[in-house]
Amino acid sequence: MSRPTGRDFTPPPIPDDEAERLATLQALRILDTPPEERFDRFTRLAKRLFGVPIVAITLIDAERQWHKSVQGLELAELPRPLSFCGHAILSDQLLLVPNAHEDARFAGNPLVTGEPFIHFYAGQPLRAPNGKRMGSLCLIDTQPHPFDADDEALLRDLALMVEHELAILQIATLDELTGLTNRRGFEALARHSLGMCRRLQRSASLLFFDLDRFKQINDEFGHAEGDRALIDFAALLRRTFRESDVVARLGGDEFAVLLTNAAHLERDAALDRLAFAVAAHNAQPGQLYALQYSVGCADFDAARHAGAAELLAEADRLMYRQKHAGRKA
Ligand SMILES: Nc1nc2c(ncn2[C@@H]2O[C@H](COP(=O)(O)OP(=O)(O)OP(=O)(O)O)[C@@H](O)[C@H]2O)c(=O)[nH]1
Repeated sequence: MSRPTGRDFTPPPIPDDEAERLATLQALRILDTPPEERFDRFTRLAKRLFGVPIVAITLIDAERQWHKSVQGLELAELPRPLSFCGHAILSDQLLLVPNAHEDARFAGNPLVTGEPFIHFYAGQPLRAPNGKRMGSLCLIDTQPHPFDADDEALLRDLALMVEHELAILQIATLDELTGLTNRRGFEALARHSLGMCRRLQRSASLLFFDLDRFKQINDEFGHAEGDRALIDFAALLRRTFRESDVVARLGGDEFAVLLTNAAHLERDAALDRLAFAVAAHNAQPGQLYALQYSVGCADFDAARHAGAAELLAEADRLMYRQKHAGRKA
């Protein structure tokens, strides 16, 4: 290949399966979560094993490359058009760039011509359990770096271990019974959403639901029927709220919905829709019992709520007040 004369570079093309890829990435609930030792240990290890100054576990979001773990670089994210890993996710194979200055895709890239002055890049794509490529485990050097078949195999092995952590993460944030996000996933998402609301001065409300006399369903109809009731209620919540709302089962018969940027009117309309849907569900022929619930609504106030835990506690208190007042929805 001839040496590029200009200082051009090629932004990574968008993969054909981009919509499914992004949906898979969102479902991992990992973007914008704090650093975690389980990922950092791989980047630390890779840095030592390969003797490179920079190692990262990157995830390619719609518009940006975000770093779940990074060693040797202060950047938390960078625009997708500049991303080397955006190129790496186009195939299942390792992307090896021995000399970025001589590669037309990268020669004029500001990360090559300026800080951190990338010369050598090796990125092994990271796949989610469904095979979609989320980002990469990548090595960067600012000078030529020898990289042989053994190195390739080692990087592939490390990437497989990172993929395993991603798979565990997915399982760890899912409520198996209902398919909703579980408490862990909810807390991570709520932290992220509330942080955005605080920055952008958007509103957020948290709805805390608890089924009424749920124990009675278990006692009278058996645990399997109790499970059925939880699955039904989860489906009713999912149908009622917007895609962008976070709907979760916190545990037992407790559920939560986090609405962002919704006016009270919108929130109340959604609660009415839910009441209507639950009533229709209960009115179905052959229903052995009625699903009933209490709900508490708390509005996010950055001055009063340090974070998701405080907001959740307030919504929980309000829910109990409703439950004890006997004002069932
Ligand atoms: N079937 C089933 N039951 C569960 C599950 N998780 C928790 N439970 C049961 O859910 C019940 C929850 O208890 P409570 O919330 O105190 O019961 P409740 O009858 O709804 O009480 P009130 O909220 O005061 O009306 C307990 O009996 C738990 O054993 C589950 O995954 N499946």
